[in-house]
Amino acid sequence: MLEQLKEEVFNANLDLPKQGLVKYTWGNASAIDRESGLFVIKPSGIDYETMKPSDMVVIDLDGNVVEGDFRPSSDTATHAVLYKHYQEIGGIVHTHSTWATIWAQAGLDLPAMGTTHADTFYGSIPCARYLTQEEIDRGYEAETGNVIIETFEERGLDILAIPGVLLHGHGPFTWGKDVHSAVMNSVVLDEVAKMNLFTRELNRFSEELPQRILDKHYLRKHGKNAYYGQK
Ligand SMILES: O=C(CO)[C@@H](O)[C@H](O)COP(=O)(O)O
Repeated sequence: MLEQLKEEVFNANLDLPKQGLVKYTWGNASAIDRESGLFVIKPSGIDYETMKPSDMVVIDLDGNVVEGDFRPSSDTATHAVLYKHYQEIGGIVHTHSTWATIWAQAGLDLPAMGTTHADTFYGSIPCARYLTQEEIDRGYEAETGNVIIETFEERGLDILAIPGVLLHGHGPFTWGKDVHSAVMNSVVLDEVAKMNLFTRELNRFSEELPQRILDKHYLRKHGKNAYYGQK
């Protein structure tokens, strides 16, 4: 099981540069095996060109390395906190993708301005606040996970309806039922971040997508009377 998960996580990490979401060794993808409670993540700082499936690192939910020759991603503790808190999440991706990171650096939520957004995210993608010094002193990566949870709980957001977040001054995290879905959500997030930026430039008075259109597109794909895939 874990060998297959290593293969899946390896391929998901290779997708990040392929999709233009990362440069150098930036970013990381992981996936969890809920039966064993172990997750697999990319090794830290290893070139995507030379990385192999056997280089993936196996971690338990307390963030301990169970198997692997390399140090796990520097963001491992963030992945662990999210997996521990949300049983529904099967895969997580973090990048510094250009267009999403522009919104993250500005500290702005990414509003739903079109159906491209609505097909994947059921509303604005929230931008989580900066960490406090105390939180940084306690452990930057784990507390980053806690601030993501705080953001969704304070706003009453469903993490499956909005499978992504921006971190102020940092970049995006996305997730999904598996790591492939998490990668797809990262691609869509970066694409709509680019579209929104230019939409706003084109018309500073553009309104957000009407709820009725958001409902139609999102619920058609994800909700009741799902349109796609009907026999
Ligand atoms: O967010 C960051 C650094 O700010 C990370 O995403 C690095 O860009 C990649 O770190 P590793 O996964 O290679 O440790």
